[in-house]
Amino acid sequence: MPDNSNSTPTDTWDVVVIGGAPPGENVAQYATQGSDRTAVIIEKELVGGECSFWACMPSKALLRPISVLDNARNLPGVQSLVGDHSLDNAAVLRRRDEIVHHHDDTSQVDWATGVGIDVVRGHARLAGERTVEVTAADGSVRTIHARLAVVLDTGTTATVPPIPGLREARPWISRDATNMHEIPRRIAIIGGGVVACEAATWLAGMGVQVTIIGSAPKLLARNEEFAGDLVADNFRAKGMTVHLNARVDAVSRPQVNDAGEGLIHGGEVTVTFGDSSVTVDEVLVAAGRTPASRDIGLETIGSVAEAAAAHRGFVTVDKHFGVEGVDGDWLYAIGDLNGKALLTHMGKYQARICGAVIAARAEGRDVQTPWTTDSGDDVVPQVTFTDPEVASVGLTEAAARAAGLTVRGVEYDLSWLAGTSLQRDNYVGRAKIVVDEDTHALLGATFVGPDVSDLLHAATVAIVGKVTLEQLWHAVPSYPTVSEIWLRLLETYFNPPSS
Ligand SMILES: Cc1cc2nc3c(=O)[nH]c(=O)nc-3n(C[C@H](O)[C@H](O)[C@H](O)COP(=O)(O)OP(=O)(O)OC[C@H]3O[C@@H](n4cnc5c(N)ncnc54)[C@H](O)[C@@H]3O)c2cc1C
Ligand SMILES: NC(=O)c1ccc[n+]([C@@H]2O[C@H](COP(=O)([O-])OP(=O)(O)OC[C@H]3O[C@@H](n4cnc5c(N)ncnc54)[C@H](O)[C@@H]3O)[C@@H](O)[C@H]2O)c1
Repeated sequence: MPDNSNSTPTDTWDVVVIGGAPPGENVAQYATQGSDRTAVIIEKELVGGECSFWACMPSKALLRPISVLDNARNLPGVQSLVGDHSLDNAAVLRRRDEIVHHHDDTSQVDWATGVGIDVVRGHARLAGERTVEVTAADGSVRTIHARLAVVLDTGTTATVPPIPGLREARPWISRDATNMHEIPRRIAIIGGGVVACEAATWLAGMGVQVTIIGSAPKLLARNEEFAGDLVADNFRAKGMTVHLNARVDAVSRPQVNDAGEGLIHGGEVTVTFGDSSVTVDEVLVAAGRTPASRDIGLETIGSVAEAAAAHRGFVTVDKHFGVEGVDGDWLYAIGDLNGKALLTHMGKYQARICGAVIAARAEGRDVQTPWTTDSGDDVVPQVTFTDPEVASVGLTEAAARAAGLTVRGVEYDLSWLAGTSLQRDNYVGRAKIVVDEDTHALLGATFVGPDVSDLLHAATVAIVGKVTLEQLWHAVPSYPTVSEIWLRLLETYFNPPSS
């Protein structure tokens, strides 16, 4: 890690942010921009956080060549150029390394200092109201004070479930998979969620023999059921082995040699589940995330630590991201740490609100504006960059029914569109909208197929804007784009349009 933190002559700032991921950067910026307020970000690893160096960015860098090759293999005229060639794995890893700036955060620190935000390196812990203690790498401890606010943005770490032998086997976690330097010949992935499915996509795409062992009945189980089915079908067609409803009983690795992140951590590993077992060269744990709330001094602030413990470690917040149970409007929690939506773009959305609230409170303005209140609706867009991609927003039909809403789900096969037939051969995909039958507004949408990710924002806009299907009827998609899925879904819903 380069020592490029700026020298900070003061020990008091208006706003102190613990954790320098994009939400932390955004909250510092929004709380101070256009004012003479000061802010500092305290970061123990790299400014840019998990997303920039170990999560979103490297994973998407690894996935992109796989989707390009898959499209090329299914497009006559281009197909013959790529033939049966596999990926140039070394080049893929080199590009990934460039995208994560070889784990050098200089450009992110330069951005922060460029907009007037200071950066302090070290592990921060709350030490009472508006007070933070920072332990630097050399063990020295510095006390920092916040005039206005402390914002917690410490994120999450990979969960390693208490499976006998698993921890001792030194399994890969997501950081190893996204930053792999050695490519195992065979891998077992424990988990069937987003991390498991994206990692399976790039590992298989790079020639690894992949076995997925997930405890849920479907892959990507938080989505509409057809999403997990289409992904599992394609995984199996590509030669992966997918076990669902499977409980891992034990993991055994006689030779452990953890040589570092992204390197194979030892000899062969055997994973036992039910009556089955698989022996592989590496095991990747992708079984969810644990909030980084244990070692940040929450116990020094009233009953916040107890409240977090009651919520699996997540720090509960109000609609302005103030930590619940803390008087004086000075402590906030954004990003993964509050458990509302474990996604970078949602953490940044929370940061924009939280920063504006801190600014409004500092200036004695009303905090209740159109910009400063969490919508409270479940409008969380997410793209899972698997093969095929899964893009979803809002409620699934099952979730809407469970919430007591009267809904209708409408589905359509994406391969029936002129737009997808032009994109490539062998297009397999499906879309679904969930419609509130009382208001005719959209509550949820899911698109599964190659390159569907950019279809999602139209659905997000429609849901946030509470646009009715009758209004959407007049939003005409261009021919022959994949956006014509909207027309087909509306036709299926109205079938035929009523007068
Ligand atoms: C493999 C993978 C791929 C993903 N892909 C996507 C994607 O494509 N799109 C998407 O939206 N989301 C994705 N996510 C989720 C996304 O990475 C997280 O939602 C996001 O990183 C959360 O941001 P955050 O600010 O809450 O925390 P983090 O990014 O975890 O950052 C927390 C920061 O706080 C620092 N910190 C922690 N404790 C302290 C302390 N005590 N003192 C000082 N510093 C501290 C950490 O070092 C870290 O830099 C992915 C996650 C994984 C695991
Ligand atoms: N493209 C993206 O937006 C993206 C990509 C990666 C991660 N993320 C975010 O990161 C978060 C974490 O992802 P994740 O995949 O680790 O968690 P997850 O909660 O999405 O999935 C965890 C999966 O592991 C399974 N599981 C749990 N314990 C298990 C066990 N003992 N044996 C077998 N299976 C087990 C669960 O059934 C579940 O399917 C997600 O909430 C997601 O929002 C987002």
